[in-house]
Amino acid sequence: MADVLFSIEGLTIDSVRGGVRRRIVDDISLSVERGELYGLVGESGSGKSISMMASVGLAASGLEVMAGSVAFSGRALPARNQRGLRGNLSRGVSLLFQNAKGALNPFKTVDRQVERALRRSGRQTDPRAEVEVLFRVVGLNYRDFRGKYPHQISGGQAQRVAMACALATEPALLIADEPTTALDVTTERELLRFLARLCEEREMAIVLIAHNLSLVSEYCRRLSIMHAGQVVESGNLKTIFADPLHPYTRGLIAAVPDVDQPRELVPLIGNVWGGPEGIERCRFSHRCQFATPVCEARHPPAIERAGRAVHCVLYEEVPA
Ligand SMILES: Nc1ncnc2c1ncn2[C@@H]1O[C@H](COP(=O)(O)OP(=O)(O)OP(=O)(O)O)[C@@H](O)[C@H]1O
Repeated sequence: MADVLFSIEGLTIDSVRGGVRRRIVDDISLSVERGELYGLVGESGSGKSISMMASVGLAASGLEVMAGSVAFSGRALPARNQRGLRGNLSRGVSLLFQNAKGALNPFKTVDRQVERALRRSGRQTDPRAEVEVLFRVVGLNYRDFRGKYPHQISGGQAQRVAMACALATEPALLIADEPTTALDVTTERELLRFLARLCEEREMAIVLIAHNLSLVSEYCRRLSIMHAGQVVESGNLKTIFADPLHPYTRGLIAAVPDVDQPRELVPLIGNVWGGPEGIERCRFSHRCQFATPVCEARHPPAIERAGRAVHCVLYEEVPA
């Protein structure tokens, strides 16, 4: 049986701005197993970041969690209880964002920042000695970096320092939100390989948030695909790549270049948040060539099909 570490069930979030309410995350669910690298993929603005932030109790102002629950290490809490989630998850979960250079304190040396993260973690260790160990874990030579300020190191090195800070609490789950966006392709691959190795060696689960499907496909075993605040398909990556079911997944995969079998790429038309607002519907319907009036009336629940869950009326059983 799967050893589930973290799961989200029915998370629903509204944005409320100037008195206008908008549903921006619509009933999403996913579950992450201990020690796995899980991908959360979708075009920019599809709601990946706010979903993950709200699931750890960090919904930003202007956002209202309407429904759903989050379970971590067997303990479930309603997602509306953001303070409770923060309290429950802050010890077991770490976060890693893009542009670490901007996130690190420019006035403190990088070794001091890692040391501070260790002290804050409350673990009974010798922070000074442990800093050296953490630098080694993230592939940096402590002696080369001791006393350096963030502006004196490269973007890739800064991302590794941020990772050392994130690992200081020995988290069971790391949420990595587009951690390689600001990096060149070589450094990006290097870091992702490193994250994949961390999962294996430390039994740490990682949720890798990305808009680049081809990137995720190299490192994750399972993934969820989001479009306009809805999960459209989730499950085993190889199965999904070999036989994508949801029209959006098909579109995303058709837009990924394949060096072994070059073919014409088919761009997805329309934008994520187009189409009618304020009604319950499949939010891909305005971009979907298979859309029927049913798609404009509801978002189908997850349908188990060939080892994955897909939300699309195309796969609903035709009633007898
Ligand atoms: N604090 C907020 N208040 C209101 N709306 C917000 C807030 N934060 C984000 N949004 C809106 O929620 C939607 C989803 O944003 P989110 O940042 O989660 O997308 P994303 O999929 O992570 O995109 P990206 O890959 O560009 O980071 C966007 O339409 C965004 O404008």
